[in-house]
Amino acid sequence: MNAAIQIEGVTKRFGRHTAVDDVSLNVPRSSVFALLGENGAGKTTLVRMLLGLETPDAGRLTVLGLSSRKEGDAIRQRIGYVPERPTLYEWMTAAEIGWFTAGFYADGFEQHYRNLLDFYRVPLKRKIKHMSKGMRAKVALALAMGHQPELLVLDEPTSGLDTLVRREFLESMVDIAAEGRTVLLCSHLIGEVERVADRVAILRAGQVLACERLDELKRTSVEATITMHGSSGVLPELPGEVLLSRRRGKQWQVLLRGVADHDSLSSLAESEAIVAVDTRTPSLEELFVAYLQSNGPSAPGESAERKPLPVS
Ligand SMILES: Nc1ncnc2c1ncn2[C@@H]1O[C@H](COP(=O)(O)OP(=O)(O)OP(=O)(O)O)[C@@H](O)[C@H]1O
Repeated sequence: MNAAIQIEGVTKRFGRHTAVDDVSLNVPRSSVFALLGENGAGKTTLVRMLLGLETPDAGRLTVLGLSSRKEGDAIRQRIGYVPERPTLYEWMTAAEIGWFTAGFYADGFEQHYRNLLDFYRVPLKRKIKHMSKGMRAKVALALAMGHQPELLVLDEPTSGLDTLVRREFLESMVDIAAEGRTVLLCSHLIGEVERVADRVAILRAGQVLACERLDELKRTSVEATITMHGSSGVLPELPGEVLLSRRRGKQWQVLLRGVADHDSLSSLAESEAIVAVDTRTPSLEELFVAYLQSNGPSAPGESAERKPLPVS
């Protein structure tokens, strides 16, 4: 079966700034796919191109077999989309906004929307303007899911929500994927994404640094602390790709990618120069930071050293 989303060699420039730089990736069906990147990495621009709201300067985007360039209307009708800042009619109640939106979709929308609000414990009779941020986010999600879309695209869906609501919200994404639907989740809150995503792509300055199954990424990544006999300035030869390395006295701390066999690291301790090698699996957040700090494209205006905050 073809992927829910196919992106091939996509570039988008705003004036002289390249927001998305030759990106290619596939989002398989029935998965929770997380697009991770810091502010300005290009996530929203990529999503807007998928929905046909921005035109790429180069490349091809296909959503549910439809061309984003030519069939944006059809895509937006078939998928569910929750933007970073959803706009809801403030003066309507949750019930009214559901009734109003149902007019744009086939029969069954309103009933399903109401079932979702019931599940999320959002009062139907409350006006949007009297709702908390969490309730509004849930209304936006229920509106995006009322027509039971095959694909749900969420741009920073949990920003501004408190921990419990965020957790509940993200866990419902796993249930959606279990029903055979696909979720594309853009986020910079890595820790919480780790609990729900089965695939991740890391975006920096418009480029994809990594894109793979999360379990595979973690299985083949390792953080090793290598204690040397002397304080050698030379890192011993290591398997895989070194994403990050730092030395403190006699110890090297390294984060490695593409290490299929962790035993190959432990056996380093047999070398005369090495006292001990301790390994552990890094968290997604540690990997994300290592990718962002590894060599590669840097964000515009980014410098190697962090400047202190200006003091007034
Ligand atoms: N319409 C536009 N005109 C000019 N520059 C733009 C426009 N839209 C986005 N950009 C720039 O493109 C880059 C990528 O922005 P984008 O909103 O896609 O990032 P993002 O990863 O979604 O960030 P955030 O997490 O902060 O929402 C940024 O440098 C942004 O300023």
